[in-house]
This record gives sequence, structure tokens and C-alpha cells, in this order.
Amino acid sequence: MTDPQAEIQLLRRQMQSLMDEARLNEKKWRRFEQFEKQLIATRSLPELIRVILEDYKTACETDAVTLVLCDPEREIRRILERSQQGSAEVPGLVLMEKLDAHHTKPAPYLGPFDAEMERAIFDPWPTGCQSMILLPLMRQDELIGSLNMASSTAERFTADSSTDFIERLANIFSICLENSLNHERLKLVGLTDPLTGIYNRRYLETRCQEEAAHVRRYRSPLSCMFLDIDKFKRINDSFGHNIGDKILCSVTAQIKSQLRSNDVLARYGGEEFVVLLPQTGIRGACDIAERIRRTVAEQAFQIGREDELKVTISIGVAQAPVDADGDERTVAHQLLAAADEALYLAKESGRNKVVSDHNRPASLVAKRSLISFLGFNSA
Ligand SMILES: Nc1nc2c(ncn2[C@@H]2O[C@H](COP(=O)(O)OP(=O)(O)OP(=O)(O)O)[C@@H](O)[C@H]2O)c(=O)[nH]1
Repeated sequence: MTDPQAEIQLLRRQMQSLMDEARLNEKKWRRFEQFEKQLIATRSLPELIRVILEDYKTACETDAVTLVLCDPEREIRRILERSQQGSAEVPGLVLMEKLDAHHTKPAPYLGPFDAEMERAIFDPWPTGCQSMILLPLMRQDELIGSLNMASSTAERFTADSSTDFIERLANIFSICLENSLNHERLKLVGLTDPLTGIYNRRYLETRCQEEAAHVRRYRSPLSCMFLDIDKFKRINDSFGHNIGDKILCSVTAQIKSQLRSNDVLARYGGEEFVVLLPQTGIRGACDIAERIRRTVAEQAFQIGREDELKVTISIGVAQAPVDADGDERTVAHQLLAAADEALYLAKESGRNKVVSDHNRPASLVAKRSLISFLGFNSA
């Protein structure tokens, strides 16, 4: 016969333990709910990645969180580069052009931490980890990456741990990732030129103000180039607009080939391009401009089977004064105007030239001033 008192005690303990578990689950649920709201509220891809790698790591009190994303077209890389001054580096983010089946599995993995096997997905490398979880990120039945966590406690992630909350979170993250990629794509359509694929004037003007603000804040040099294809009308008239378009794309590629990843190239209009060169003074900018001028002039464009066409460009270069007065709008406007003015002088002095606002031919400056004073249009 059992002792009724002992039985009651046992039932009480069981009840207490169930209530403790329920309280813990409720706390966990609230934490996840809070975190889901935070994910959904993110407004850009870099912010979404930061929330999962930093805020989530803090919230779930684990030793390491990393994110592997499949980026076959290097689209995510380019979005990050655009928003982080040319660098796609984010601690904890691993971009793979092709997912490695060894590290990304279609079902969650929970268990012991395998240091050798996981070197590729835990970057930076966490020391002293005992257990880990790899959660596949799926979108429309396709594996797009994995969310990975490691802990210094062996019991934190074991094969029999419940994964309901975290799998739900991984699903929400995958949806947010798709949404923010679509948002970035839409944004890009409005900011790029459909023919050449480079930025358009709208983007350039906004970016120029951002860079001008940087100059004012950090006193870092910023230069700008205006580039214009010489006698382009003649090319269109002689060979047709289709060939003209091909030349525009080809010149774009030639200019791009001479730039660094954090330089900003935009089509300003027609056959006119602008390059912003952050962290670059006038001498450096003139060297790059000269390299571009030479590269384009040396290139022969193939037209049809036999004909070849040589194209030249003129370039005006200017640097924003590091101690400029006025707000960033004014500084940006003055910088673009100074480079445009230098381009005018390059055209006037014979084309296929680089002119900077530091080496302007004095006679042409006087002529330009007279033209503006008389109110004529300077064609
Ligand atoms: N094919 C093509 N031509 C364009 C495009 N946008 C502008 N153009 C042409 O670019 C030419 C620009 O001519 P102009 O402004 O007279 O200048 P230019 O002939 O290059 O002479 P300079 O600049 O003085 O050396 C015009 O014929 C425009 O029609 C485009 O998207 N495609």
C-alpha cells in the first residue's frame, strides 16, 4: 500500500516541474516572438543580417552564430558592397557561390561540435565549443543556406532537443531574406541605367551628397570625374543608334576596368559618365583619368566583320575642398560643377584630354567666363 502523503508530495513535485517548464517555455516563446517582430521590422538586407548575427546571438545567449547564404550570382555580395563602402565583409556571414552539401543539409543537425568539419561555416572560429545546431534555410523547396549556432555547453544542442521555436525562426528569416532581396532589386531598378547597368544620375547625386558629408566629417579627400565620349553624334549618324549603344556599353566596361570597387560609376545622361572617387586626391584622380583615357583610345571597336572604330573620351577632374563651407548639398553641387567645367575645358582644348580644375588652361578659363558673363550657352 502506498503512503498517500508521499504520493501527494510526488504529484506536487511533478506539478511544480511542469509549471516551471511551462513558465520557461512561455518566457522562451516571448523572447522568440519579440525577435520575430524585430526581424520583420528590418528595412534592409544589411540590417537583417546584423539582427540575426548580433541581436539574435545576444538574445539566445549562445557562443557563436553564423549564417551561410548561397549567393550564386554574387547579388548579396554586391548589395553589401554598395551599402558598406565597397566591402561585403560581415563577421559571421559566409557567402558561398555553391552550397556545400557537407555543411548544408536539408534537415536540422544537432549534436557534438566537429571542429574539423565546421571550419568553413564558423568564421570567425569559436574556441571551446562542444555542441552545435545547423538549421537549413529553405525558400520554395530550395535550400538557400543555413543558420548555425555553437555552444561551449555539450548539453545545449543535442539530438533530442526540441527545435520547434528555432525552425519557425529560420522560416521567418528565410521569408524576410527573400523580401529584402526583392526590395533591394526594386530599389536598384530605380537607381540604375537600363542600357549600361551602372548607376543613374539620381543615384549619383544622392551618393555624391553622402560622400560630401564624409569629406566634411572626416576631412577625407573626394574627387570626381566627368567623362564624355568625343563626337558621339557622328558615330550615331554614321553607324546607327544600335552601334552607338554598343559603344556606350563597351566604354562603360573600359571605364569600370580601371576603377576600384568603392569608386562610384554612373551614367549622367546621353554619352556622359561621372565617377566619384572616395579617399582620392586630385593627383590620384588625374592618374586614374589618364589611364581611362588611354585605355579607351587604344581600344578598337569591331563593327561588322571588317570595320574597326576608334573612340576617344574627354575627362574633367575636380576635388572637393576638405575644408569647404556650406552643407553637403552645396559641396556636392560645387564638386560636380567643377568637374563639368573641367570637362568643358578638355573639349575646348582639343578633346581626348584630361583636364583638372588644378591644371586648367588659363586662356580657356577666361573664354568660359566671358561666355557665361554674356549668357551664351557653351556648346
Ligand atoms: N546610341 C545612343 N546615342 C545616344 C544616347 N544618348 C544620347 N545619345 C546621342 O549622343 C549624341 C551626343 O551628341 P552631342 O551632345 O552633340 O556631343 P558629341 O557629338 O559627342 O560632341 P562632343 O561631346 O562635343 O565631342 C547625340 O547624337 C545623342 O543622340 C543613347 O542612349 N544611345
